[in-house]
Amino acid sequence: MMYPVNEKQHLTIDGVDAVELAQTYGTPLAVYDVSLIRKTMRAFKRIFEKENVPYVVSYAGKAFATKAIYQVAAQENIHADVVSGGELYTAIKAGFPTTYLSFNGNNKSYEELLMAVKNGVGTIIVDNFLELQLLSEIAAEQNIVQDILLRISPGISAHTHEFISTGQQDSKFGFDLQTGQAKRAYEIAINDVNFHLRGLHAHIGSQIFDVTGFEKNAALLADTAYLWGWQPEVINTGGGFGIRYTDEDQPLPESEFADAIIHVLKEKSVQYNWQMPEIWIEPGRSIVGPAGQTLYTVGSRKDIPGIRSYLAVDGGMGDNIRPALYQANYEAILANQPNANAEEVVRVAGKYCESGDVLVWQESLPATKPGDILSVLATGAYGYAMASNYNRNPRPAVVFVENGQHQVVVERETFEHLISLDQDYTLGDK
Ligand SMILES: Cc1ncc(COP(=O)(O)O)c(C=O)c1O
Ligand SMILES: N[C@@H](CCCC[NH3+])C(=O)O
Repeated sequence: MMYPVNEKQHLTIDGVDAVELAQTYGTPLAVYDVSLIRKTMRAFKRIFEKENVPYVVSYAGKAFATKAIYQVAAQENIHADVVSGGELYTAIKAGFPTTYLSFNGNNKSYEELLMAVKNGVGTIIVDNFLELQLLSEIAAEQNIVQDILLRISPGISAHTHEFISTGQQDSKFGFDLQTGQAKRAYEIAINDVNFHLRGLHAHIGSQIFDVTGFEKNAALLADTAYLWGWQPEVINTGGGFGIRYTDEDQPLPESEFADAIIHVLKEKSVQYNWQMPEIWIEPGRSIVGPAGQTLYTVGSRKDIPGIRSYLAVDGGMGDNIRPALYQANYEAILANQPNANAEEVVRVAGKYCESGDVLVWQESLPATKPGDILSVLATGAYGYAMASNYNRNPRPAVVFVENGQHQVVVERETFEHLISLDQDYTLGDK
């Protein structure tokens, strides 16, 4: 693959020199190509508009939740899904229209639900019986009728890593369908004057490459509602559309996933003589994943003859835990000469005190030297979002790039930030 470069042969990201970004803002640095984010958001919308069906594209903020990304989503007039008080707070502070928010999660607290209701969150995706009760009480106290969807655990296994598969029956998410819990939840919700039950939701998992699971999911939700004698206004089939991290991944274009869901629900609407329900999808990874990359500075190396070479960089599992957590694979390129010929195979390791602190398990790279800038590609989803301060490393800065311009959207943490909540211990012997 040939990567975009400038006259210095440096990698460019939406027209900006990646090496200059590293020099300006330091490394590790999370960089997002906002033009690509907008393109993907628009592509999702276009599929539904072309098919002339009612729809909602809701960006799953869990993939990367910062004020700036909610602002881009708002500019593109799409919805967003939040899964915690913190994500909700971020979206509110970003000025995101709360009626365009949905709220997922398997253990939302009373305080979180109250915050959502008070701030006018459009749709709450109710996951369990306790939530039905708490939310009903809150809606009554606040004197509103809350729009809700019910999250169903559909019993569909997606072919993906077990830790990111959520649709199987043995899952902590949603009302179980097989054992009648979903039906019971439906009866409670439909008869509760504090709720307007708009539809059903089921998410089968993440990083999925074939359409079958989505088709089954859409059909199951429609069949379930029909069986209950009810015509839902909304069918939400979640997110989970797979992206390319390495050549092992062969993603379908986003249009194929959405088309498959649309096709099934059009058929079901005819079969059941329904008005076409609104089709909701909640893509996270596919919107921000490919648009993000992380820049690192190359440091030490260790060559074990006949075994392996480790190339260490100045970040690691604190800014991208996915290789350690899911054995995830990534590609890395040398930002100062991305199109140079490969000369060696290395494992890219981080600086954390863990053997599993790996960023790229195996990569062919040109010869590198300390100070070179390495870019790990497609880190935009669940990279910065899952960052930690392990080993008391500050989290990276985040930069947005668009049409040759760049802007910091999250400042780099400092050592001062790291101890800002620490208190001196004063109870011990003086
Ligand atoms: C309910 C729900 N919606 C949407 C998503 C987003 O998934 P993805 O980032 O794979 O599109 C997730 C995460 O898997 C989820 O749990
Ligand atoms: N964090 C996961 C996805 C989790 C999806 C949660 N529903 C990942 O990095 O792939």
